Formats: sequence, C-alpha cells, structure tokens
Amino acid sequence: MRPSLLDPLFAPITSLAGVGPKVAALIERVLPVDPGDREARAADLLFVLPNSVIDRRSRPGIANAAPGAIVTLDLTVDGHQPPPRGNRSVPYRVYAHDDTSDITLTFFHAHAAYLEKQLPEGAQVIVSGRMEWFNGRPSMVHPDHIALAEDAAGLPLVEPVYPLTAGLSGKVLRRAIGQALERVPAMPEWQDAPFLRRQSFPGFHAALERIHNPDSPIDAAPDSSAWRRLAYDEFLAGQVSLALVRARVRKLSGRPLTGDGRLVQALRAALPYALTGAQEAALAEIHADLAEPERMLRLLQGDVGSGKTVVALLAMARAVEAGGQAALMAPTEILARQHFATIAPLAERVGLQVAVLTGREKGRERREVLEGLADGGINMVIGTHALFQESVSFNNLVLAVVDEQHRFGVHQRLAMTAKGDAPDMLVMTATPIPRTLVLTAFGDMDVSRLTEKPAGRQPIRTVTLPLERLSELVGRIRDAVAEGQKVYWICPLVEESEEVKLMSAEDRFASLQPVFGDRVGLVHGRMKGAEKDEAMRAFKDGETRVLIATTVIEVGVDVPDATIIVIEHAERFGLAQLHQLRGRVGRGSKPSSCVLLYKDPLGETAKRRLSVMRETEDGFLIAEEDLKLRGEGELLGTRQSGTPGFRIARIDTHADLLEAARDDARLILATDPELQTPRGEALRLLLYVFGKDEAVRLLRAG
Ligand SMILES: Nc1ncnc2c1ncn2[C@@H]1O[C@H](COP(=O)(O)OP(=O)(O)OP(=O)(O)O)[C@@H](O)[C@H]1O
Repeated sequence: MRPSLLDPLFAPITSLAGVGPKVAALIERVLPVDPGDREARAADLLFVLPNSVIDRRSRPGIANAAPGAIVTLDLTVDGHQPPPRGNRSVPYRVYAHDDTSDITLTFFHAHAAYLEKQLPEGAQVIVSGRMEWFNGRPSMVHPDHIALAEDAAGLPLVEPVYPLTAGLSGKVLRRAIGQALERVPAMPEWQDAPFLRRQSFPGFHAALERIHNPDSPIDAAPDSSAWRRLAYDEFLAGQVSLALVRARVRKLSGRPLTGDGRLVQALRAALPYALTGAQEAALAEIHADLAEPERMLRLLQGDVGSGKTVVALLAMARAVEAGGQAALMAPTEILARQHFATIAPLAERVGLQVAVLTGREKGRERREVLEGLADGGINMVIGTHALFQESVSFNNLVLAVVDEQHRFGVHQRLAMTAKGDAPDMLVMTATPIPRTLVLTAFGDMDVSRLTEKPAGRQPIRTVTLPLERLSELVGRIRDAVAEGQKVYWICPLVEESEEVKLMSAEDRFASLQPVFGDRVGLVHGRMKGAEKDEAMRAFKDGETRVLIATTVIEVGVDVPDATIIVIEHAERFGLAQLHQLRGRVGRGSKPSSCVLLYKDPLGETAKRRLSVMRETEDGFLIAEEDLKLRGEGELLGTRQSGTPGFRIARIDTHADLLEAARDDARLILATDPELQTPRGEALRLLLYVFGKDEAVRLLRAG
C-alpha cells in the first residue's frame, strides 16, 4: 500500500488550483511520459522540466548576439507577413527590431490569430530563442518564449521555459508546477549519502526546486547537478524495478531442457540454406541456456534481415524435443501470420503440430487451438498478444519467444511468464539498440547478437530525391516493374491522425493505379485482417508488383524478392524507422535500392538523417546516430525532449549514471532483496514517485 504521505502528490492534477478538465487535458499533452490509462497526477508535473530558460540578466541586443546562441531580446513588432493562402510550406513571418538591428521571427504551420495576439503590431515584447542568420539577416525560428513587455514586469530574472502546447500558457503551467512542488512531502533520503557527497548532488526536493526556480541557466540545464541527481533517481527506480521483476522471474527457477537433437537436426536439414556463423553462435548460446536448470532470459539482437526467425524456430524445436511446448509472440497480426507461414511448412515436415492464434481466430477454429494448447496436442503456437488472454492455457509451456519486445512492456512479459511453469524467455529485437538502451529497456539480460548477414546479400543503393521529381521516379519504377521487379511504396506518416495517414496511402494508390493497373496493391492498418493478408499474399506471389503501404510493414515483413522501396516524405520518419523500412529490401541475392523522397525545405536534423541513411547500412551505427540526433529538436514546432520512456534522464548526457545505477540496484537487492532496511523503505518511496507501483507490489508486504 502506498504510504499516505504521498497522497497529495498522487491526487489528480485537477486537484490543483487553476487546473480544470480542459487545462488538465492540455497538461497531459506536455507530460514527458504518457500516463497511459490512468489520470495524470500532481507528481507527473514535477518532471515536466524546462526546455530552456529566459535569462533576463543580460540583453545583448540583436546585433551583438552570437549565431546559435539562446538569447532574450527586447523587441518592437513592426509587422506581420502571413503565408499566401493555402501554401503551408511558406512560413509566417513577423518583422521586428531593437536599438541595434532588425530581425525576422519565423513560424511554420502557425495560427495567425495566436500570433496576432502574442505579437501585436507596434507592441513592446520580450522574445527568447535561438539566434540564426538566414540569408545574411538575423532571424529566429519558433522562439521558445514570447511575452508582452508589460506582462514581463516582476518576472524572475531567470525563468524556466517549459514545453507548451497550443492553448496552454506558460503562466498556467508554471502555476500548476509550483503547486505540485509544494506537495512534495518530507521524505527520507533514498540515495547513499557518500555517493551524493561525491557527486555533489542535492537532495530530491532541493534538486526539483533548483530546476524549477533556477538562479542561473546552469541550474536548469540537463548537465546540472540538480538534473543529474533526478536522472540518477529515475535510472535507479528503473533498474531496481527491472531487477525485482528479474529476481521474481529467476526465482521461479527453470528446468534443464535438453533433447536427443533429432528434431533440431531434421529441421536444419530441411532448411534451404546453411546457418551463418552468427546464427550458429547465437543458437549455441541459447541451447546452452536451455540446458541449464536456471531460467533463460536472453535477448537476441539482430539487425534487419539478419535471420532471427530461424534461430527462434530451432530454439523452439529444442524445447519441444525436451517434451514441452513453445510459443512465439509477434507484435502485429501480419507478422504473426508471416512467421506462421515460414515456420509451419518446415515444422510440419518434421512432424510438429503448429498453430496460429491471433484476435482473428474465432469459433471452432479458436476452440480447437485452445484445446490443443491445453492438452499438449499442439507443440508450437505463433500469435499476437492474444496469447496472453486468460482463456489461453498451456499443457506445458517451457519456452516463450517474444519478437520485437520493445513494443511490449515488462508487465506483459510477466503475463506471458505466468502462462507456463516458469518458461524460458527469448526476446528478439530487430532494433539494433545501443548497449546503454538495452540496459534501460531490458535490464541486464544476457545478449546474443547476430552481427552478420546471410552470404550473398548485396548492398542497398540509397538515393534521396525531392518530391518534385516524382513523375520521373514513377517512370523509372514502371521500367523496373516491366523487368519483373517488386516495389514497396511507403506513404507518409502524418501525425495529426490515422485518418490522414490512411488518406495519403489511398491517394497514392489512386494516383498510381492508372500507371500500374491491377499490378498495384494497397495495405494499411485500417484494413480488416483478411484483406491485409490477401494484399500481402498477392504481393508475395507476384500478382501485384507495387505495394502501397503505411508503416504496417515496418517490422519483420519478409518478401525476399522485393528489390525497391520508395519512402515518401522520408523527412518525417525517424532514423530507426527508416532503417527498418529499408530493411524490407536487400533480403535476397539481387541488388536493391531505396529511394527516399523528401519535401523541401528540409530541417537540419532531417537533412542529417537522410545523409546518414545514404552513408551507411549498419544498424548499430544508425542507432547511435539516432540517439545523438534525438532531442536536438526539430524545426517544426516544440523541441522534443529526451530519451523515449524517460522523463528526466537523457541517454546522451547521463549515460555514465546509468551504469552506476545498475550496479547500485544489484548491490541493494543483494543485501536487501525485499527492501526492508531503512534505505529499502526509502527506496520504496522512490519507486512510487517514479510510478513503479507494480514493482513495489512484487515485494513482500508491498
Ligand atoms: N543463413 C541464411 N542463409 C540465407 N538466407 C537466410 C539465412 N537465414 C535467414 N535467411 C533468410 O533471410 C531472410 C530474413 O530472415 P528473417 O526474416 O528471419 O530476418 P529477421 O532477422 O527477422 O529480419 P527483420 O527484423 O528485418 O525481419 C529470410 O528470407 C530468411 O529465409
């Protein structure tokens, strides 16, 4: 039970003065981590940390500001220049000046009414943001902060600037955060005192105060001791919680799984290729783990197209040899069916019973699968999260393989675990996550890496092309199709809504149909399962040659003879996603290419991403680069912050703390596994504060 001293912090944000349901909904949009299906709490507000500060201590003036510097300027607004009607690619410009020079303030996708209110013509305003020089003129794109000079009187000299969303003013947010800060109760220190001294870290409450009420910009920067303290808290909460889950999982100790090797041998013989060295090595590690009485918790990391599926199959075969059942869980229905289509013919050839179970199996079909799983008639099952459902019970599940784990949470992992008597776990991920992220997302699992691709693969030629040259591209694709090639055509991901996403794929389909006739197919997330299957099948069998798709095909889709992928509006995709998408080609022995269609003007980050894609195919390099580029923010709108899944910590700035937190967590749990010492009690508070209630529940008297 959560101690009552935390109650005020855990009250919904609507309990704060000035926060009604409407404001609450806006605040939820700026929370660094989506609260999911629970209400946002006052505690969540503590971790809305500033993007930057307005430093009113000195005002250099436009002419004296260094390019790239974040500055505060006292400006007089001279005039507005909205973009021509209907042309959203031209920015909205506001002209202004101070005693030293003129400046242009630039806004993309701006709301005219909002800007007219914020920057009335003739008004004195205070604007801060990054100084840039554009065509030799001082400019500022999307200032971080704008205030009328009259409103700014009496404001602190150093003021934090928070991420905002349309309709939510800085003032309202600051006031709400201030109240949340007042609700932080006196709590015992959960960090080790000598460690705090060594690092010169302030206490938890003091750190929050310092960041939200800074005396200087340094206080509110991610590398300040206050921010680092909180990042460490967050890492430690995460590591302790992962370690608790892991301890529970391991404690349900496993059983040695060995077999006579006949099934595995027969399957290997049935494969149309020989395993790569990396596949052999990974398999040997997995088989060794299975043979141990301890449970296996292993992560199989392989770059796109490195051949993870067959490794999973052979691991599952070993589990069946040992007399148990194995399950493979995929993140999407398309993938579950694809795995089934690959695995079933091979497995059935050696006498295995394989079934598929997704949300789509209904009625008799479903009943038969459930019966087969319960009585052991089915040896292997492949499915989606439908495998977790309560109605599913296994006769003897000894191995659970989870594909694309980063889409599943720790709790789902536990749910799968509950299905068997402590089954071994193999987690597969196609995202070549850097070592540090493995640690944050998976804790310290054992890791096998597929570092080599099957022989005979050719490099993928990657080119970038502006959207204006679309018709030229269509001509070339037509030639390629005439030669018998197969083409994926990925349509833009538009954030506003699924609706729009769908539209763009359908529009493209409609515009390409006159060119390709019935050789063009369409697949997107809103289609019914059977329609999706049919579209994938037609493409696989070559009835359609061009497949227009949304990112539903991002992960895992395997059509080895597809040789071209066009990614429209490539500038809107993240690096990891582009890499995954590109990995849909180059999976056979023929040369392949990837065309990144982009729309000008490209932001700096987008430009860098596209050039990284041109320069390398190495997923691990790309992942490192991705991490560096993230958090630098985009020109389009607010600076996005941080590392996914974290509120405070940023892998690029705080990576050193992560290793320390992992070691600390191990040490803590080795000496105080149930968190019952005084420090352990304090650590329970830490877990609550960071929303790890689930982890506390795993503890005795939790
Ligand atoms: N040793 C091998 N030699 C030749 N081809 C192989 C080998 N191993 C796997 N393949 C083939 O390589 C392709 C990719 O394998 P698989 O679908 O398992 O990749 P993956 O690692 O899951 O990649 P992704 O994450 O991109 O889906 C498949 O067509 C598979 O049949």
